[in-house]
Amino acid sequence: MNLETLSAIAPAKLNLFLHITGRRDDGYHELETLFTFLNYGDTLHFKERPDQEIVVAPMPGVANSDNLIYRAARMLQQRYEELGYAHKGVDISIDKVLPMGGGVGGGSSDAATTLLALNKMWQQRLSLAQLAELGVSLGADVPVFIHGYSALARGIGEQLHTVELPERWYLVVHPQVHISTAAVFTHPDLIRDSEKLPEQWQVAEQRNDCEPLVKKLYSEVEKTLMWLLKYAPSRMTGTGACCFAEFENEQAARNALEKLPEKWHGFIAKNLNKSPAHTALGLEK
Ligand SMILES: C[C@@](CO)(OP(=O)(O)O)[C@H](O)COP(=O)(O)OP(=O)(O)OC[C@H]1O[C@@H](n2ccc(N)nc2=O)[C@H](O)[C@@H]1O
Ligand SMILES: Nc1ncnc2c1ncn2[C@@H]1O[C@H](COP(=O)(O)OP(=O)(O)O)[C@@H](O)[C@H]1O
Repeated sequence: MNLETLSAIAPAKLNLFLHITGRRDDGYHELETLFTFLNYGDTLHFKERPDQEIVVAPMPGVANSDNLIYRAARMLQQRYEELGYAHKGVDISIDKVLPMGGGVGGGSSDAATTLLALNKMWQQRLSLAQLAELGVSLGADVPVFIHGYSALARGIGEQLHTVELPERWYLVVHPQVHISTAAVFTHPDLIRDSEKLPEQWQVAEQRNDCEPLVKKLYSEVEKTLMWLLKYAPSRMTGTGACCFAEFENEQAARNALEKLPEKWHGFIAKNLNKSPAHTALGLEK
């Protein structure tokens, strides 16, 4: 029996800006944020099993039942069962490179690539919109990874407006602190009353509303942002801790990376408007 296998990237994302404009009754915040993907991320490997089991390789620090890869696979399998569609079991392993809780969407991206890959392995019975609707309960960031194109996002991050961004190179630095997204969003000092963007949002002032609070709580993040400023304008992505600086070309980004203090982890990457997960899985826009 030839068991199907496939591999796909779970790319990092950057929030090129992140404005928080309000808070819903359920506690989630209304955002206006600009997402783009990077050509750098985890790699997930999927191998069909002859039985109906979902088996995910152990991930240090994350219980299997909490692993967003396992949760995504089980969620899709249950939906296929509800709809009476055939599906198989799968062994999933992962080459993890994205820092956890880093603001680059590692867990959400893993979940999204799992949904996209298994939907493809199981004869693509669900649409991208249906996968996004499933995925949002795993994380507010999952829909943009399912959408698979740079986007201006509103709502909690699920109302997506596709945008075309220029190609840039980024130095992304992780100052080795783990920041809980929930802890930032539930903090009393978080800015959560920013004005909504104007129609011409491209020329409006852009920032990350989580930065002032996170810089105050984590001095390493403030030091990272200050260090990056020596080379290019710097900003934090998501709720942090990762920060990034934008460069016109790879050499400029590489020059800065070579000077990065040993205590911090960094990588350079190019932004991609089309998610490399969609490219790897042959999903046409
Ligand atoms: C902040 C953003 C920006 O892209 O990214 P990260 O910094 O996590 O990468 C996302 O909105 C995060 O999405 P995600 O990481 O999936 O967060 P979730 O697991 O959905 O939510 C974790 C917790 O953050 C809070 N939360 C999240 C999103 C949102 N729009 N409002 C919120 O208040 C809620 O308290 C929620 O319980
Ligand atoms: N496959 C996974 N990869 C990364 N984190 C995961 C995974 N499954 C569950 N998690 C949990 O989700 C949390 C947030 O994940 P992540 O999306 O990487 O944060 P962020 O969106 O801030 O980058 C992690 O701290 C981890 O405890």
